[in-house]
Amino acid sequence: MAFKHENVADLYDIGVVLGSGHFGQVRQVTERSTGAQWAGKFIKTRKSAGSRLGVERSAVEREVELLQALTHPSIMALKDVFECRAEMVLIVELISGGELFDFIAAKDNVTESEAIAFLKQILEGVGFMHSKHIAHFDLKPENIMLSDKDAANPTIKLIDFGLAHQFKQGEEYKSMCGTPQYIPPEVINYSPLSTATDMWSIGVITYILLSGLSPFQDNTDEETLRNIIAMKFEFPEHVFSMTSESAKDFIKKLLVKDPIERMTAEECLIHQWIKPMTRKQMAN
Ligand SMILES: COc1cc(-c2ccc3ncc(-c4cccc([C@@H](O)NCCN(C)C)c4)n3n2)ccc1O
Repeated sequence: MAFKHENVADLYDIGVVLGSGHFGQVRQVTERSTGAQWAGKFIKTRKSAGSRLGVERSAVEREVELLQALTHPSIMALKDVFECRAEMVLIVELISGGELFDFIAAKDNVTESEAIAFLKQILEGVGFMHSKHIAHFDLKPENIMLSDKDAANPTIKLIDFGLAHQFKQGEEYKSMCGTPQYIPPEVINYSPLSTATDMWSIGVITYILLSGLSPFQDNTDEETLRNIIAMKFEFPEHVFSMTSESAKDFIKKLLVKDPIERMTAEECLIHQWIKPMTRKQMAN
């Protein structure tokens, strides 16, 4: 998708700021020609190679390239890209149900069937991403949004592919990025990463969905990272007493130190907790 060099404000009414992060600002925008509502991610790019402010233009081009390859119901859709002087704007679908993080926070805890319904969608989206050898590298409840939180079965949308990477055949890729409580040991050890890195994050997200607790989080990032390296996590009885053994087995098969031993998204989707056997299958 070529970057349009028109002024985004000529085609869209720029609305309120929805949120901001390492990536820049996300604003609600209205397409003048149709009245349709979208979200615009406004990214300040670096004015010069030496500058510390703003984002490298090449990083934004990479993100756009990845998003163009990712057309899936569980991944936010990219509609248009603009570049004007030192700003790039990605026009993406508007997601109005807020973050999964807030949905969990608003409830004491999520039931296992609600968690399974969310996880099936997350795993479908992540499995699709991984089938194209793309890893997200920043999966966390804040980057999983809901299309309509009041719907009976909210649809999830994965956002923020600013740290994502597409692996080339045989390539070794290392990075120290991510959010401490969701990153696996291989990121901390600066070992080669893979799509399995995302699967560890899904294990942490599942633990949080079912308990409201974060398995490795401690008082400081340093202590959190130490807990991850030591594989120091447990299922406290006062929170997990009503949680099924198969749910805990699902989490244990993702919070595995060796990335090769971790379940893939495909394996998760046929795990007993996510896809229980039918009575007929049990009978066989
Ligand atoms: C295209 O890249 C991004 C899109 C978006 C995105 C796309 C559609 C969309 N509809 C509504 C919102 C939205 C609404 C409230 C807050 C935010 C965001 O600032 N918080 C979510 C991510 N957070 C952890 C940075 C985003 N978004 N955010 C967020 C981060 C991105 O890097």
